[in-house]
Amino acid sequence: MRISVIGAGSWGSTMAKVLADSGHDVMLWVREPDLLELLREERRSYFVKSLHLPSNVALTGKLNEALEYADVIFNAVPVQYISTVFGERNLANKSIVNLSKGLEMSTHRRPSQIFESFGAKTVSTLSGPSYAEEVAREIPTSVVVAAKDIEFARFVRDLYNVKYFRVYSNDDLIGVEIAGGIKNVIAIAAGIIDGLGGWNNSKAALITRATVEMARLGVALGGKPETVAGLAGVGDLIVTCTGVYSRNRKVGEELAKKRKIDEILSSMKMVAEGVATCRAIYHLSRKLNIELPIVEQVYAVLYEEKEPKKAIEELMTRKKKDER
Ligand SMILES: NC(=O)C1=CN([C@@H]2O[C@H](COP(=O)(O)OP(=O)(O)OC[C@H]3O[C@@H](n4cnc5c(N)ncnc54)[C@H](OP(=O)(O)O)[C@@H]3O)[C@@H](O)[C@H]2O)C=CC1
Ligand SMILES: O=C(CO)COP(=O)(O)O
Repeated sequence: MRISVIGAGSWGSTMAKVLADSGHDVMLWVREPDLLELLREERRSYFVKSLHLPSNVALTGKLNEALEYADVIFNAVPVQYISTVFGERNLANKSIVNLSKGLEMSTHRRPSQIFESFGAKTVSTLSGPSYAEEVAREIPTSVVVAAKDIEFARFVRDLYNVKYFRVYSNDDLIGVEIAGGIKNVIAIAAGIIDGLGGWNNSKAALITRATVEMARLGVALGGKPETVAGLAGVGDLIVTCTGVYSRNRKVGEELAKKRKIDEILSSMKMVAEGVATCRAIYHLSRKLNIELPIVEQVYAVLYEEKEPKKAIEELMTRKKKDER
């Protein structure tokens, strides 16, 4: 079948490979002309050095060409740019598989809500513990794809047909998207812990208490609590909070060295979705009157210049309470 992948960063180009390995004809849209040139010449990703594009991945710099090529469109454009990239396009006959994790900063919308507002026929989100660097090397990886219509989620699941990438289907689109958004914020906190000394006890507590915040926000928005125990929740928290590749975790490590966030971001070539998403989730939680203590402290470190050590101290000295 024909599939288009929009966005040729680490994850879009890796997904293009996995879908091509699954037997599909893939067209990959590359925004940057220099990157397109490089990909055409070398068939290797600028972002993920081990990634080689199979011959059934066609490349284009024209977004319209990619959108016309297929009715199933995979989005790997980072959340903050989805509206700009897709806003003017006709998505009426398109089924979207969103690959990005986060909430739009200005509107607090989840990726699927953005695509729905542009009139997409059906929308799903694929999420879970999946560093592009490892998927590109065909290291066994499991993820989940969620849609309101479980049949569409199963359809997307069954597009994958390779031994190294296993996809589960799920009908909790809200829960999966909220889990993916929050875990990027929590990964920043994990990086702070690493930067301050790599404290194992603190990291374990962070991951565990993050599940409470995921469930609280997810359920308040209509998601299912059990999604938190799945691949998009605990699975992705483990990989990003403990693994070596997470860009969000690296942001936290740099914050612990007292570097300013603007300086950190401008020195990075890749995207750290947790920074903008933290702002969106913070404001959304205040609007909904939901307590998310870790998100609030990451927000204060990112946007109010709070000392990371002070943020941890405030988390540790909150009012005593029952665990759940
Ligand atoms: N990397 C990973 O392992 C995984 C990433 N994800 C998610 O996938 C999404 C994409 O991340 P990833 O592929 O890693 O990104 P990268 O950090 O590898 O690359 C950045 C991407 O952002 C694009 N971009 C930058 N500025 C703009 C802009 N102004 N308008 C449109 N696009 C822009 C770049 O396009 P260009 O190169 O043309 O500038 C490039 O595709 C994120 O939501 C991330 O959380 C999910 C699972 C795994
Ligand atoms: O989402 C990811 C792995 O599942 C990648 O995380 P980072 O964006 O923090 O690198």
